[in-house]
Amino acid sequence: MADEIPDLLGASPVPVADGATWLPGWLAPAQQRWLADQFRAWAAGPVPASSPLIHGNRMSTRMVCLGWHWTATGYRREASDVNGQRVLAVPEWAQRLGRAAVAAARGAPAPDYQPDVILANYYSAEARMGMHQDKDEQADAPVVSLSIGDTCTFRFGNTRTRARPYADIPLASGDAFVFEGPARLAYHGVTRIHPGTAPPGCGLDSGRISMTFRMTGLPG
Ligand SMILES: O=C(O)CCC(=O)C(=O)O
Ligand SMILES: [Fe+2]
Repeated sequence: MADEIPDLLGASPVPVADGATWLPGWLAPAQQRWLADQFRAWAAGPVPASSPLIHGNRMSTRMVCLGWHWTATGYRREASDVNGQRVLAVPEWAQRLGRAAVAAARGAPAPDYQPDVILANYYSAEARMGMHQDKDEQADAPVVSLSIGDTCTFRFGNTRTRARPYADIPLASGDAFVFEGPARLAYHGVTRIHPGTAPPGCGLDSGRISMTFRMTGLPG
């Protein structure tokens, strides 16, 4: 009987490219609220959320990092560009959550996926993230992204250029997106936030939180 029970929580996985999978509605509202609360707790410190500098420009999101602190010049344990404090560890529940997202995308367990960094970003209505590759990691393990709050337009492209071909995906509160393998180094970005689209009860009244889980491949 068990295999006849429909998945009431989310729609089916949507393949976006070879190695890239969109999981609409993967997180239940209570999970979204809880994650939004976690984000607020992380953003309070020891390293507060801040807007990193890239090539002299401030990013428009506010970022908080767990496990390793990301800067445009690499990962480090201490947030030397913020207050010099060591970042929080990636909690065990978050590792399990990341693993569950990879398993859902693959339709198979992912026991080897042990994310050691989470980059969480808050986007106000005006915030964006330009097209980029996630290439500061030395492991080719999947990237998992979770969305809470307002829907965004997430542009997921190809591995060669920032330009077309790309797909514009409306990532909504509760969606997960996993990219790995041939899609791991695809250019991607957030072209806009859609104000007023956060569903009631998601834990965020306005703006968008994304959490990306990764394996850095860095020692210890
Ligand atoms: O906000 C998102 O969904 C994407 C974030 C992202 O690309 C990143 O943190 O590298
Ligand atoms: Fe990224």
